[in-house]
Formats: sequence, structure tokens, C-alpha cells
Amino acid sequence: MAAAAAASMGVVREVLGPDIVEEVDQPIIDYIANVLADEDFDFGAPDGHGIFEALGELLIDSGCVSSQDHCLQVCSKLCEKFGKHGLVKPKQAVRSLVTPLRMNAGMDDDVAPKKQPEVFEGPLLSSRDKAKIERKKRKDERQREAQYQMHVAEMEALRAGMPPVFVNHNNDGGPAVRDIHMENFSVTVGGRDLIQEATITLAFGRHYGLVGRNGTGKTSFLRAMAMHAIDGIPKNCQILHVEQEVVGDDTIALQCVLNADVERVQLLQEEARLVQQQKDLEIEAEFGQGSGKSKGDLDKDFISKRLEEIYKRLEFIDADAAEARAASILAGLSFTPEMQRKRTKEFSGGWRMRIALARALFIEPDLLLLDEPTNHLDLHAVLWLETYLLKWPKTFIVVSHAREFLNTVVTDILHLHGRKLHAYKGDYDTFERTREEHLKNQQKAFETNEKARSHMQAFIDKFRYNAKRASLVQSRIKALERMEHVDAVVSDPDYKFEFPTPDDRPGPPIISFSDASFGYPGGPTLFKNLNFGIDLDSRIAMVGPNGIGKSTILKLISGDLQPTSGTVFRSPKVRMAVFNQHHVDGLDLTVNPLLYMMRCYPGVPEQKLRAHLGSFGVSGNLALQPMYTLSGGQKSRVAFAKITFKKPHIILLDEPSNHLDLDAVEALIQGLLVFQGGVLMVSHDEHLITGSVDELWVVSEGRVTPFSGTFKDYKKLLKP
Ligand SMILES: Nc1ncnc2c1ncn2[C@@H]1O[C@H](COP(=O)(O)OP(=O)(O)OP(=O)(O)O)[C@@H](O)[C@H]1O
Ligand SMILES: Nc1ncnc2c1ncn2[C@@H]1O[C@H](COP(=O)(O)OP(=O)(O)OP(=O)(O)O)[C@@H](O)[C@H]1O
Repeated sequence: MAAAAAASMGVVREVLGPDIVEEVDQPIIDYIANVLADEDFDFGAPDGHGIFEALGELLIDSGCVSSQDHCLQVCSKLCEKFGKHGLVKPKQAVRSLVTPLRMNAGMDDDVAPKKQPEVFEGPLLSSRDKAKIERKKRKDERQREAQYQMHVAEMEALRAGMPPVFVNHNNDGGPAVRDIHMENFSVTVGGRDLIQEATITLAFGRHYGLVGRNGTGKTSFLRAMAMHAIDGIPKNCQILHVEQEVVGDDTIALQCVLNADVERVQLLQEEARLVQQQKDLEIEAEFGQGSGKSKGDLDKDFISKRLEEIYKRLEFIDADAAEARAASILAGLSFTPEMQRKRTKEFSGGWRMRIALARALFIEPDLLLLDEPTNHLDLHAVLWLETYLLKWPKTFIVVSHAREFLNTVVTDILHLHGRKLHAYKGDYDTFERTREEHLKNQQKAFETNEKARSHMQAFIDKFRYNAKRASLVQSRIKALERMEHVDAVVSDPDYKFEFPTPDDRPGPPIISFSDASFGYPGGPTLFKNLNFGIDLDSRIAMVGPNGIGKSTILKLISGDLQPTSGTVFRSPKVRMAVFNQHHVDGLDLTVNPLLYMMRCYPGVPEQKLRAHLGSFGVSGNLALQPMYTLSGGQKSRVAFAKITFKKPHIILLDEPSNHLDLDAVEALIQGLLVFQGGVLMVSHDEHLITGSVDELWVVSEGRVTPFSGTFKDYKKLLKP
């Protein structure tokens, strides 16, 4: 097998050419060579149509070939060369070792492979062959798992190496660090340059919004800063990157936040210890003997002196106010007083993330780095955070894809695009206008430049051999050489969010609630007598505070939960897809998106799965990268691809725009607009709601009520 793989790689290199092999990512070339090295691969001789079927799209997407025609030529050449090397076997009775094993498992009729009958033409796999395949599968799985574990260990080591950040009371003479100047730095992850030779100054007290498409490297940039891995960041600069939730243990939420003030905690502990010692000495003195200055008196003096120092320091650091401050931050982030007294291990991941955010706000580091903070918050908390950040006295960088949030809290935008980082003054809308203007000017300059060049070139070509004009020609040649080159505007590739259209349209009623009530076992009744319906034309957004029960309603609709009384009718013909954060968090990170889809939909031709992943922007190399290397937005798309593959009639979306960049949200809106089915979403993304739905439902106090105003009107009602 190793020899076949080596031979296969040789042929692939020969046919594609060394330049292409150099340019294209190695995993893609390896993948192509491995597919072709498979002893049962059907090349589709003599013209290589088997290769085209299996690898055509990949060859085109990855840039191995320039067009479909070129692709056909390359496939035919590969087939010819593999034949010459004796690697093309005559078509066997069993076409593919894997095909028979994938048959029909959990598939819809519409996704069944077309060439089914051929599979049974020859003898079935021997048990030895099957065992061999199983062994190989297990080996691959072990390898993937080991790679993932290595990645986890690396990340843990990385975090452990980060300087700890606690409340710092030693900045009496003003902040220790003011402006931060990072010059000529690059950020590289997994051998891939994400930022190249950027220079940025973070001016003290300014609030930066870091924007850029999914996967451009925003999180990696923040991580690099938090690790002090970028030159120019002063050593004493306290940088806090809120990336991970706090550990779940027996500490109560309020104390967990207060513990970030290590000096205060230590002073209070020392105070308690000394007071106890003082008491012990008093008891000893009362019942002990001796006169004059005893050792006990000396200790007492020492303790009183130290206690005095401690009280002074506690007063200086305003220790008494700390608890109220921590509690008010937690309250702003929607923690009720009871919740503030709950142990951190009793909270879900999302809430523990909020505690991490509360801790960071409490610490107030020199540079605060927030990565999509609004993802974990309800609208009340988002509005509170906006107000809090507006008054933030120091510098922060926030990665966010929420336009309204950015417009409210930032003074500057850092735009990461094409491995370059550019700073713009103003909020997000200003940035968009400035950039549009800038691109327009660049395009104009490019066109003028090109026109001038072609004029000069035409003159040179025309009079090149004309002795009389030789000097003129020479001067034009020189002028042409001197002319500055203006880069053409490179547009971002268009994003796609294509929800497949269902082939059938079941008649009404689709979903209807009749006097449906619900409460979790042992808990209070969450809803009483709900009456509403959803059909294939519904476009609804549900809003309401955290914990009110929005996700529970989605579960009642999808059938994951049953009403405790009343009925929820679901048409048996209706297919529903549910998207929520659990689908993103629950992805198997050890495999790549394509393999993941192949596991979810066994038996479906690879090409079809690739095409479907592609319709959510997961194409080319991205589909072959292990998922632990994918960014938040990239993982979201994989989850979208997974849930929509079976052509649902109704899509239930729980906070779908979390992690998606602004262009992707735009594409999601467009995708939903053309989708031929019903949509019900839980969201607080103003742009998404305004662009894609026409009904707003408010969930409150056990009821679901249509709201007659716009989302803006609803927001106004909540403003603190
Ligand atoms: N080992 C690796 N090999 C190749 N690419 C990698 C590797 N690890 C990470 N990447 C890529 O590096 C990029 C880093 O993503 P990062 O999370 O920093 O992006 P982001 O801008 O924060 O994205 P998002 O907006 O989706 O959160 C992604 O495109 C990811 O696919
Ligand atoms: N499996 C469960 N068992 C018991 N109680 C639950 C369960 N799931 C949710 N709850 C409780 O039911 C209430 C409603 O939860 P739900 O997740 O539906 O609210 P939500 O409005 O979607 O909140 P969020 O915006 O935080 O997702 C909450 O008080 C929650 O603690």
C-alpha cells in the first residue's frame, strides 16, 4: 500500500506539475494521491470520468486546475498515466470496498446512490477484507484522536503559560501602561500566516472593535496579545482575554468574581487569622500567669500594628465597596441575588462564561480583550454591557459581529482582511462608509493607471522600430517602468447560505398548539394554555429574557419535549431542522467536515456531501481540515450544513447568528428569504430579525404574545 501511495503521489506530481503541487495545500495533494492509490478506486478508464466524479470539484476548488475543461483533461491524463504505471485495475466486480458497507443506512430516498445495482454484481466482501477495513478505520480514528489530544495539550500549555491577571491596586500615579505600539508583527497558526507585517498603535482609553471575516484570525490575534507574544507590548501591561468560562467548583459566583482581587482576599484572610490570634492571646492572658512584658504582650503589639496596616490598606483599596461592585456587575449580566450565591459548578457553560466576563470587568485590566461577548447574553444583558463599556476608562478590543453593539461601544475599528490589519477612526457604520469610499478610489486609481499603461505600451509597440521616434519610445519605456503599480480591488468571495428547497409541500396544518402547557418535572409551570400555529409561510422571531423558556418552546415544536397538558400537533409529513449552539459545541472535533458529514449520512455519495458543505461556504481545504482547527464561524457553518441536508420544511434556529461574521449574517438573511419553508428563530440580532422575519413574538410570564411594533420598539421598552 505504501508503495502504491508513493507511486500515486509521483503520478499526481507529474500530471499537475511541480508549481501547482507547491502552491496547493499539502493535505489536498495527499488526499488526492491517497484516493487514487486505493486499490479499488474506479478510474473510469479510458477518459478518467471516475476521477472526475470523485475529485473534480476538489481539483477545481483547490486551484489544481483552472476550469472544468482543464479538469477533464487532467483527469484523463491522470487515468492514462496511472494506466501506464500499471495502477489502473480492470473494473472489478466489487467496485469499491467501502460502498457496500455504506448502503442505505439511515438515508432518504432522494439521496440514494444512483448506481446501486452494480454494487451487487460480484462476490461480497470476504470477512478478511471486512476485518482489514475495520482495522484501517480504527487506526485512522486512533491517529485523529491522538492529534486532537496533542492539540488540546498544546492549548492547555499555552493557557497555563499566560501571565495571570488580577486586580491591580498599585497604579496610584495613573495607569502603568498607556499607548501600546506593536510594530511589524505577524501572527501564524499551524504554519499559516494570518496576519503579516502589521503595525498598530492602541491609544490609551480608546475602544476598538476588531472585525473581519470568519476564520481570518481575530481570535488568534487576541490570543497572541494575551500571551505577550507580540513585540511592543510592555511586560507590565495587564492583558486579559476573556475566552474561557470559569472552572465549575464549590465557589459561589459572587466569591468567584471577588477572588480576582487577590490582594483583598489575602488581606482579609490575614486579618481573620490575626483577629483569631488576638482572641487566643486575650484568653491566654486572662487565664495565664506572669507579670511585666511577656512574649504574649510583644505578640499583641505586633498583631495590633499589623492589623492597623491591614485596615489602612483595605480602606485604601476600597475593599468594602468590592462586594457591591461585583454584585452589580453580576446583576447587570442577569444574575439574580440567589444566582450570585449559587456554586459555579451548578451553572451551565454559557452562564460560567458570563461569570468569566463579570470577573474581567471587575479586574479592569490595562487592556481588555473580549471575544464576541454578546453571544452568551440576552438582550437585557447586552444593553447593560453596552452602557458599562461606554464608560470603560481604559483600552479594550472587542471582537463582535453585532453591528448595533459595535456602533454603540467602539471609537475605532481594526479591520483584519487579506492578512493585513488596518485601523479606522469611528464606529462600524463610519468604517463601512470610509472603506467603501476607499475601495471606490482605489478602483478608480487602478483603472486610470491601467489606461495610462496601455496607452504608453501601445505607443511603444507602434513605434518601437521607428528610428525617428526612438528617443520618445525610450522615455515612455522609462516612464512606464517608473509608474507606480496600483493594486486592483480584490473583492471577498461571496458567501452562500443555500437552504435546500424541499421537494414536497405538505398541506396544513403543519404545527399547532392547542391549550398546551408545560413545566419540567419538579419545576414550576413554564407555559399555560399556549395556542398558536406555524406553517410553511411563517417567518417568526421569538424574543424574551434568558431562562423564560424560548428554547423550551423550540423543543416542544420539534417534539423533543411533550406538553404536560393540551396538545402539540405536528404533521407527520413535515421535516424539521433545529440549529442551536449544542449542535456547534457537539461537533466531533477530531474529524474533518467531510468525514463528519459522511458519518452523519452514510451511503450518500461524497460529491453530494461536498457540494452541500460548499453551499454553506465550507469548501476546498476547509472541508478537509480537522474541526479542532476551525474558527467559531466555520464550525457554525458545518452545523448548518448538517441540519439542512435532509431538505427540511421548517427550520428552527436558536441564536443562529452567533459566531457568524457580518457578511455571513447577510448571506444567512438572503438564504432565509429564498428558503421555501417556515422559519422560527430565537435571536436578539437586530439586523437578522429585521431582514428575515415578519412577525415578532414576545415570550413572557408563561405566555407567547405577538408584538405589534418593530424590534427597535421592543428594544426601547427594555432600555435601562
Ligand atoms: N492547524 C491549522 N492548520 C490550518 N489552518 C488552521 C490551523 N489552525 C487554525 N487554522 C485556521 O486559522 C484560522 C484561525 O481562526 P481564528 O479562530 O483566529 O479566526 P477568527 O477570525 O477568530 O474567526 P471567527 O470569526 O469565525 O471566530 C482559521 O481559518 C482556521 O481554519
Ligand atoms: N432539562 C431541564 N430540566 C429542568 N429545568 C430546565 C431544563 N431546561 C431548562 N430548564 C429551565 O427552564 C427554564 C426555561 O429554559 P429555556 O432554556 O427554555 O429558556 P430560554 O428562554 O431559552 O433561555 P436562554 O435564552 O438562556 O436559552 C429555565 O429556568 C431553565 O433553568
